[in-house]
Amino acid sequence: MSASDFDLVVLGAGSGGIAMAIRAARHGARVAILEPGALGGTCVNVGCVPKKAMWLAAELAEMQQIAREVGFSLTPGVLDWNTFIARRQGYIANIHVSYRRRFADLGITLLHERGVFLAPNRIGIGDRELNAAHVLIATGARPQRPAIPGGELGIDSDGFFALRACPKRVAVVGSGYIAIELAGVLRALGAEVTLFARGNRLLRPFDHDLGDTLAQAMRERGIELAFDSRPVAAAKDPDGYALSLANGAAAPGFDELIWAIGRTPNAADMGLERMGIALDTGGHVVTDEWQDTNVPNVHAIGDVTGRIALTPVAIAASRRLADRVFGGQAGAKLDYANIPTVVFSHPPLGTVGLTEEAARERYGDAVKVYRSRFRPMLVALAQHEEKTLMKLVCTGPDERVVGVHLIGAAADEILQGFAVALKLGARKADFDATVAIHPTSAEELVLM
Ligand SMILES: Cc1cc2nc3c(=O)[nH]c(=O)nc-3n(C[C@H](O)[C@H](O)[C@H](O)COP(=O)(O)OP(=O)(O)OC[C@H]3O[C@@H](n4cnc5c(N)ncnc54)[C@H](O)[C@@H]3O)c2cc1C
Ligand SMILES: NC(=O)c1ccc[n+]([C@@H]2O[C@H](COP(=O)([O-])OP(=O)(O)OC[C@H]3O[C@@H](n4cnc5c(N)ncnc54)[C@H](O)[C@@H]3O)[C@@H](O)[C@H]2O)c1
Repeated sequence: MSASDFDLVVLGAGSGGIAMAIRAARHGARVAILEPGALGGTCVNVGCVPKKAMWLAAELAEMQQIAREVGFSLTPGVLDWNTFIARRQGYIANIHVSYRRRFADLGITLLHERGVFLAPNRIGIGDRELNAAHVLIATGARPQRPAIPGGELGIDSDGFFALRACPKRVAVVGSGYIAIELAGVLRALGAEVTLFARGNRLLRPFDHDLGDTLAQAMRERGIELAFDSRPVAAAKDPDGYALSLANGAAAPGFDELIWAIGRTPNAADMGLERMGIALDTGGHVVTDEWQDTNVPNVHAIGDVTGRIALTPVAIAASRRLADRVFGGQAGAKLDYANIPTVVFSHPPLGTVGLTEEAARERYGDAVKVYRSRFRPMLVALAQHEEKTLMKLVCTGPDERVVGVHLIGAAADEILQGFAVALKLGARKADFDATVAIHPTSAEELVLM
């Protein structure tokens, strides 16, 4: 076995691993990065990027419908999936090329291998081993299947991205990010969709007004929402997939079954237990506020840690870790508070800060909520009834804004700037003092 020496060995070239490798190399570290799969990990290959592409196609489908309603003489077209997917995969291939180029420019060693710990500072890959002053575990997560009869049937989000045609009748199980996003895309592209939620609300951790407004919008688009409907078994017969639900009901006759019930960390069979690296009960690598594990010089980032599972979070945490370990910035670490996030539903929704429910629990009667419900101009022109909702959650006598919650067209693009305001500690009076941009939806946030 031959050994090579590096300042940093990164396990996983996903969002977190790549960001850490690049930043560390910029600080002058000798870096190797291991990736047995496609460069870019989940986000680039089976997550954010292909998902956003499908969402854009779905938006175009909706826009054609609206264009027809406001007077354009057009018949909404049907998407040729193969043409669109060729474009989507071409976009992804360009990202792969740009990563390779950046690795080459920075002298980062890329090895298409899976890494396993031999010692805390020694990583085995096939018949070689790498010595590393520091190791980053950035191995991400994968779709979870339910431990029920038939749980292996159907597909998950990875399988969704492998589809080459729109299935006709689809059952989507789950009511989190992925279930909502895939259900919305499939409906807009022509599928009949039933979403099975085990509880009585969509997106349970989000502000309840968002989940409730979204449920109405999904129903108006023809998505059937089956609440209190937890599958206890799945089967496939000549009629298609069938679900048996905990409430005693049966749901037969689906051409496709999609599980979107959460993700499992990739932390098994890598020698972590042998190294004494602490895992939580869900199998995530436990880290402190510095992204350090309990074993010196072994760090972990991103979905494998069970912290907020978003690409920009993995990237931001990685860059700060690299700045601290290799860039001499002793205090660099990610502040996990007030991280904005968007669900690419139809219409999209975005949120930053505390939900009304969490704010009331924390601040009681000091909470004041401002809401604006309105029909954006295009919705009104199309004579639809769908309302956009914008909500500010404020607290204290100076009405500090502690939560911004939006659902409606362009919510995905509007939120980022307001997340800056919230991070800076803006008060309602600061919003009021800002002159509106007219006519937009965003102006409602400074006119409440
Ligand atoms: C369908 C879907 C849509 C999403 N949409 C969004 C979105 O719109 N916005 C957003 O912010 N986030 C989104 N996410 C979440 C986002 O993709 C993840 O939070 C992000 O990819 C996590 O990055 P990571 O570096 O932790 O892991 P990953 O990106 O999963 O990368 C981990 C990599 O490690 C590799 N690996 C595993 N084991 C080993 C080993 N032993 N040795 C070496 N390599 C190994 C894997 O092959 C993988 O490539 C989405 C996720 C999904 C599934
Ligand atoms: N737009 C984005 O930024 C985006 C998009 C997709 C995913 N993500 C990230 O990826 C993570 C994973 O997404 P996800 O949708 O898989 O997880 P999630 O945690 O958002 O939702 C999981 C859903 O599955 C349900 N569920 C869990 N076990 C179940 C069971 N046995 N039977 C029925 N339902 C069950 C839960 O009630 C929940 O509704 C997200 O938390 C998010 O951080 C982000």
